[in-house]
Amino acid sequence: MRDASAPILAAAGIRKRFDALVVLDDVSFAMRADEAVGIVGPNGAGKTTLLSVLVGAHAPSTGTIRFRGEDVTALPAAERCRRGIVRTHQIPRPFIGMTVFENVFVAASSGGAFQRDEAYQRAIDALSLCGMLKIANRRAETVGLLDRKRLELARALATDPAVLLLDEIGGGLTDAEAGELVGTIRELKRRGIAIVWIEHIVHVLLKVAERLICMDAGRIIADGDPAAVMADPAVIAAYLGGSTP
Ligand SMILES: Nc1ncnc2c1ncn2[C@@H]1O[C@H](COP(=O)(O)OP(=O)(O)OP(=O)(O)O)[C@@H](O)[C@H]1O
Repeated sequence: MRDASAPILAAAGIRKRFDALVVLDDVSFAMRADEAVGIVGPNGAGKTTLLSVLVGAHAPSTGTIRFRGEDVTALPAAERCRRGIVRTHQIPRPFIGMTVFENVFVAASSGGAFQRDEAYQRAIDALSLCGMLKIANRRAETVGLLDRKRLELARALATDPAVLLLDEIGGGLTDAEAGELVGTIRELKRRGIAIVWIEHIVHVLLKVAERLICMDAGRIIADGDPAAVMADPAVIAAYLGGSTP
């Protein structure tokens, strides 16, 4: 059995350049399986790029990603997904022309590599957990933004993630709508899924995250207890424009 205090996901010395632009500059962090980590920071800080590097959508220019102690830096995103590192996208990307159920079934069978009966059951469970069974037979492109966000979550969940990385799942929603997703995300954490959540709606984020990372200009400038991070003068200067939240 694995040591519960060992990191489930660890990034060491990550640099990412897009031509001359250094977007991630020596980023290192590690998280345990029982953690929910929030990531905040100004626009362009590199948050989404870090998430993309962790899931394998972008290769880092230098640095190493380890999952359950194993070096996965060279593994493509599809293989990392099968192992349990799964993301949602800032702008939901449902398969149009398919129903909500079909979208989640494809995620379970393709992303999660589950066989037909198990993929079916996982899709039903994910839709149930995300409160979407009632609209399972609607075409994905006909549902509203909150339901598209729920669908994004259900698709990720159906792959059976060990680490779920959420990229502004509350983006574009009202505070009340974003709050509705909190109950589901908390339940995922309770079920043992490690959560990394990039979010600008900080008071919603902090209903789930008990550890907060602030990024600025491609670096982690603070990491720890959320209250301490939000009170950190470097965070106030970089992210909060010099004002307190
Ligand atoms: N594929 C790419 N090619 C070139 N530059 C990119 C690419 N992806 C991101 N960038 C640049 O990298 C920087 C960081 O972008 P990123 O999306 O990671 O920031 P972010 O912190 O997630 O911002 P936001 O809060 O606005 O989503 C930005 O300057 C962005 O323009």
